[in-house]
Amino acid sequence: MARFGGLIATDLRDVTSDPAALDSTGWWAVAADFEGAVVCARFGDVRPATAADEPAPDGWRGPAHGAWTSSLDRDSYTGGVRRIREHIAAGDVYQVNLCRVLTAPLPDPDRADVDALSAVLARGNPAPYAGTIRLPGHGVEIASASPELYLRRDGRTVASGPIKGTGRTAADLSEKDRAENVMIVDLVRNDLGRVCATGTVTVPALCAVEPHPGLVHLVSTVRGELAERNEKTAWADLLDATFPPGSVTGAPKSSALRIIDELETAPRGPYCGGIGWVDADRRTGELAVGIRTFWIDRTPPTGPVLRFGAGAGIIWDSDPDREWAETELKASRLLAVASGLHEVSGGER
Ligand SMILES: C=C(O[C@@H]1C=C(C(=O)O)C=C[C@H]1O)C(=O)O
Repeated sequence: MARFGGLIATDLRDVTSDPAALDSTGWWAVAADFEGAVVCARFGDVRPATAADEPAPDGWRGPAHGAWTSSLDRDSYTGGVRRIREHIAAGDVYQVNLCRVLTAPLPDPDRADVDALSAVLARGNPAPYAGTIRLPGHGVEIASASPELYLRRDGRTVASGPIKGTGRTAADLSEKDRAENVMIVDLVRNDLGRVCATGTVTVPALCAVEPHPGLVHLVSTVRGELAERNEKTAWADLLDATFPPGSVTGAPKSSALRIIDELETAPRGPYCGGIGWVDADRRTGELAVGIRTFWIDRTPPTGPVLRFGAGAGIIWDSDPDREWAETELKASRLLAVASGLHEVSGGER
């Protein structure tokens, strides 16, 4: 099953790794790993979810708060930030998004339903691009609370909403955050320019301040009109031109990817990939950047584990300790919500 934007999708019909399917017919859930593996799943029954579709409230039991381990600990992460600054000084790159993957064992395999986790997240950390994909037979069990639009398509019109710049409050945001954002907007314009008609790529919003639960972000919007030659193969061409999303790689993208490969020690998986839905009949769709996203990994030899990623954009002005703190800020509330520790209080966003 899958859920996105108030819809629930059941009656699984087809599963394929070929994104060309997204330009055929039917309604598809899409999960693309940062490393490039794509699962597209076509569902036969897609309708607005009602109260009767709520997952069983006891379907989720999260890891204990102290059970999480990080692929990069504080020393390795801050060491990575210093190494990226050396690469910037050497002229290799302008910005790199350095991430870590957190892992915790799931305490009760019978209460490990990502749909029930999504319901918990919807209460404790509502997000504009939240969604669930639960296809255990295909290795996909994702509950996302993503605040970030990777790609939206409506006919020929495509848009992306790169986020860069994070603070506890708007007063924390500085020129450094704007600089990070503008670099990535340049990259996204260039990526979309590869599939859009000449002269159609615009930036209708640059560095808008958006509040999200527990933090604020700077969000830009980049929009364009698909070139005629790309219309029939829109999704395959869009993914080809823009994946992985610029906001979670860095600029220039190819150098940033090389440095990520050098410094990160765990695959990102669905984290930082593309997660969402495509309605091939209506030529619409919406994929989130897979941040603020949990996924279950049942690959042996360990028992089922829950994973979650957190990262930050590193530029020349970055301070290693502050970047580590940013990853903590991004993770702490969501980990607490998934552990059942976060009380939703009236006045809090
Ligand atoms: C990588 C993450 O965040 C990315 C980096 C951001 C930043 O540097 O401000 C903001 C949103 C994301 O594109 C994450 O949240 O894990």
